[in-house]
Amino acid sequence: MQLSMSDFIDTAPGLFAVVDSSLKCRTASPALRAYLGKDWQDGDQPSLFACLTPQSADRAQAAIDAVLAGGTCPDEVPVEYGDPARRQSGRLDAWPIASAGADSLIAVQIRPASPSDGLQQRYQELTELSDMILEAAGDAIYGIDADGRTTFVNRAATELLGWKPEDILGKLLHELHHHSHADGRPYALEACPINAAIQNGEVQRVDNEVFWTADGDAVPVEYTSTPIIRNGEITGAVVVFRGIRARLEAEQQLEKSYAELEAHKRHLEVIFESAGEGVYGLDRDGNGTFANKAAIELLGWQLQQVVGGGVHEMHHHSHADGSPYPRSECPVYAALRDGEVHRVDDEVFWTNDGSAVQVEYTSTPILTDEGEPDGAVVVFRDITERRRIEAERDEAFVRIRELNKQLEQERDYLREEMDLTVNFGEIIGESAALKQTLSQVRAVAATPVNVLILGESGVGKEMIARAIHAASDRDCGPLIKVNCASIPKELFESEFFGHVKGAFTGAHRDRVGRMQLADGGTLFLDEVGEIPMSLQSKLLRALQESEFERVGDDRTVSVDVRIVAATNKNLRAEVEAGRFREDLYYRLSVFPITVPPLRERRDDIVPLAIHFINRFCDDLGRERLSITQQQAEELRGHRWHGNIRELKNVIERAIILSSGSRLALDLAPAASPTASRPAAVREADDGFVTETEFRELEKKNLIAALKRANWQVSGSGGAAELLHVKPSTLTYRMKAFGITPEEHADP
Ligand SMILES: Nc1ncnc2c1ncn2[C@@H]1O[C@H](COP(=O)(O)OP(=O)(O)OP(=O)(O)O)[C@@H](O)[C@H]1O
Repeated sequence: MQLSMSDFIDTAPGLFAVVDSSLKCRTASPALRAYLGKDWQDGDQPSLFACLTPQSADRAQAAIDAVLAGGTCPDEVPVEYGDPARRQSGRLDAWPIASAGADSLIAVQIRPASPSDGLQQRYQELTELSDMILEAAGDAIYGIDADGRTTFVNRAATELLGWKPEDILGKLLHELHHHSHADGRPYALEACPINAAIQNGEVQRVDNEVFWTADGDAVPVEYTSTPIIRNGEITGAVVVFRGIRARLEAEQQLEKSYAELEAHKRHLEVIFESAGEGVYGLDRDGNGTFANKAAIELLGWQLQQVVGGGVHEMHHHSHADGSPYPRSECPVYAALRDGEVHRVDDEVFWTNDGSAVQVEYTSTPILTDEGEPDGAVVVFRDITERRRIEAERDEAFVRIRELNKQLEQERDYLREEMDLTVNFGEIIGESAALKQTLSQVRAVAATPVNVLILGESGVGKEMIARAIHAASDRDCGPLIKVNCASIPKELFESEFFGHVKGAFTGAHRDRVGRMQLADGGTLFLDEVGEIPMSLQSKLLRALQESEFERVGDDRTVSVDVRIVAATNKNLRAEVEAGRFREDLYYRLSVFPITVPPLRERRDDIVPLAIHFINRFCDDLGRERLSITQQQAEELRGHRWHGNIRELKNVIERAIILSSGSRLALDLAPAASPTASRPAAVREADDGFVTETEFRELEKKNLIAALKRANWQVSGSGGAAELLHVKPSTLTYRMKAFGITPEEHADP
């Protein structure tokens, strides 16, 4: 039986085919047919390519072409074959069956790949992959064999050092680019870490050495040399290296910056530690992070107590008055919440020993890049001393203001007194009685004792009091007068001793009393018999102890005052009647002086009259008038019930009424006030007015002028100018008539 090739192939169990030069299948084994198409018909000649991947087809074509050209098929033509959905690996073999030019037929067999074929291929793939990776790696890589000769170099290595692969492969790596140290000293192979890896089989790591470039430059590198060990035998090493110039420069820069930072930090530390202000830091939770020397010294808390501790609870837990100060209200912590700077200028921080230090402080938040509070720095200063100085200063200001006020009052008072005394400062008189009184004045003035001046109204008791003061060693101090008869009972205490603001209704400001005003001088208590009993004991105590308290004030005021008192009352009788304290009486009347009435010193009348005439004429700016012998006799013979004051008034009236150089003296007894009629009427009727009417007329005239001048006494448009009198004269007359704006101004 003759078997054809077709018969053989049609029954062959493997993948067989006979193809022509264009790879069309003349026949194929059933297994292969299954891959080439289910509709295989006799006469169809499908391409072998139909069961191969395009790459496999290319490789198969190349193999078959080689066979057709008379060559042999390469040993292994790897192909992927089978259903497109499920390709299998195999190997293709081809050999010629017949060579008849274009009719050349080739037998083709595809053998499924054996397991070792898969590994081989995998190995091949991995090798390719690793080559690719090595090639593409950022780090420079060399492979060396066990002799240190280069077997591999990647792109990064050639780029870094400039050696081309052909310059380097097969050469001793060390000699090529590792022959010298950075400073040019030779680098022995025995000392070379790359070489060490292939000598001792251990990985070598080097941080900073140089590799030499093809151009002879030194490139600083870090590298590892890792031995390749196969079957326990060192077959070479892999050297992985990278240039570190940029790193070294960055490190140098970093070192420099670090050194600068250190210097800056030391600088800040010096400032921080030597700052007079206390400084401490808080983290975002309000716990202490640091404190400077001043803070520790000021508050006594140790650094280890502050750091990590709740600073508020430590030294800011209470207000100055001891009331609790919750953290939620604390401005230091507010900075942590709102990110704002908080300044406080008067609070207390508590020291380690429990005492309070007055401080001013600033809490400044430390903000993150996002502007969130991440902590705070608190700078504080002990202001105890400053506050003490401020308090002293304020107190001094108050004292100065008080003194100033006191001085002003004193000045006003003295000015007022001056007006009264300048004109009547001299004691006029030649009578023996006056001389005796004055000798008593001289005798007592030099002593510190209290004096009680007795005498009828208007005899000159005040003048005597002033003379005592003037002749005493207190003459540089003030002479302060209190007219005890003119002070409302309820104001006595305040008038004498002063008061503080708010001591009673109407006490709108502090007031210095007469007693204090008289400190260092003399206090003249006129009409001393009028002092109410209720005040007498306090006055006595003040006189005994030379100290007292102002109304509404706890503080004691000490004074050095001499008392000269005067009265026209029989003070002894007042004591006996129980209206005057006996002890006060004795304290006041250590040295009594009695001023005789004018009727007992007639020799003084004419000199006094002349004295008053001259004074008044001078005051009125008119020529001095003289008195006739007859007028002098009239004056001497008159009964002066009102004593010198009456004489003075008579003379004043006479001068006002006088025209020309003759004094119009009128000693007629004053008419009864009830008989008086309006002056203008009397004048029209009779051509004269009575004494009382005249005084009334004068008073009205003064009031009218004052009203016209809107109660301005002196200066341009003042009442004195309207009346053609000196302001001091007008002031005197206003006092004499008891004219005050309060009482006489129109409602
Ligand atoms: N010897 C004198 N020389 C000059 N003027 C005198 C003399 N004595 C008294 N005067 C004047 O007489 C007036 C009354 O005097 P003074 O006020 O001193 O009397 P007094 O006794 O204190 O009166 P009173 O009892 O009413 O207080 C005053 O204007 C005073 O200046």
